[in-house]
Amino acid sequence: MSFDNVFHFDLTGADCLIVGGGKVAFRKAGSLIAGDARVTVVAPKLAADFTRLPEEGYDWIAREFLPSDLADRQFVFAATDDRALNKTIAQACRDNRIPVNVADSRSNSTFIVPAVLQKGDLTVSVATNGKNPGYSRALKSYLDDVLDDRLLEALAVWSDVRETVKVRVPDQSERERILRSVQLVELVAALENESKDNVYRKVIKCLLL
Ligand SMILES: C[C@@]1(CC(=O)O)c2cc3[nH]c(cc4nc(cc5[nH]c(cc(n2)[C@H]1CCC(=O)O)[C@@](C)(CC(=O)O)[C@@H]5CCC(=O)O)C(CC(=O)O)=C4CCC(=O)O)c(CCC(=O)O)c3CC(=O)O
Ligand SMILES: NC(=O)C1=CN([C@@H]2O[C@H](COP(=O)(O)OP(=O)(O)OC[C@H]3O[C@@H](n4cnc5c(N)ncnc54)[C@H](O)[C@@H]3O)[C@@H](O)[C@H]2O)C=CC1
Repeated sequence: MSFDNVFHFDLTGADCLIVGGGKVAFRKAGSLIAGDARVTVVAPKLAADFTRLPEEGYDWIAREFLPSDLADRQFVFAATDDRALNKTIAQACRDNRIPVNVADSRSNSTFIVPAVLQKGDLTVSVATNGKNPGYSRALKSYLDDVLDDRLLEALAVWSDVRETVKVRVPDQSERERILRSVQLVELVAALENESKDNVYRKVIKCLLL
């Protein structure tokens, strides 16, 4: 078992169930709501943290979990403090081919949640194959400190260049050859001294003339 396949999902409108209303459920709910998922939380009680989430961001079913809660869910998060129940939920999800994340067991999970650093269009996700979430959190924070704004500007310039090349170069293999010649290190160095617009113009001139 290894969690080394990574997909970046668009969760807009996805029907997600979180079982449990503690601090782990709160953290998972926060990122799902930020991703515009349809979030349902089933738990007899919610931790005070939940008042920090927008009320309209999730539905709360104020009772213990019932197997029927799994119907039509696209993603399930088993985040109760009851290990046996989390395991039962995981098995039911596997039986129904619903992807499931289990807060207290990587081996019962079919997917795990990484630490995510989000800056504009750039997403950096860090995971440790489920072995050390504290390390994932720490590395995310480290990368947040060292990730220079120039790298984000370089992404913006490179994306604009790519759009232009897509319009101007009809041949796919030629487009690929041109775009592969863009050098990130050179872009970052150029952005030290010049505006994004200037760097964009120079790159286009250099690539397409
Ligand atoms: C397998 C996984 C399943 C999953 O939840 O998806 C999992 C499992 C477990 N976590 C445990 C503990 C803690 N988890 C955190 C925090 C985070 N945990 C997250 C992910 C994952 N946790 C997945 C692996 C990701 C990877 O591969 O690295 C993060 C990255 C994402 C998120 O949850 O949103 C988020 C940081 C987000 C951020 O800050 O950005 C902290 C708090 C902290 O460090 O501050 C602690 C306490 C300190 C410690 O134990 O280290 C325990 C033991 C529980 C116990 O002792 O009973 C288990 C169960 C086990 O180990 O079996
Ligand atoms: N994956 C992760 O990132 C982490 C996982 N954990 C693990 O996750 C578990 C949950 O952690 P916390 O949120 O801190 O616990 P918590 O004790 O704050 O919350 C547990 C929640 O489960 C609910 N619950 C209990 N039985 C239920 C049932 N039958 N139906 C519905 N809801 C039920 C409770 O009402 C409560 O809201 C812990 O047992 C721990 O092992 C802990 C820290 C981080």
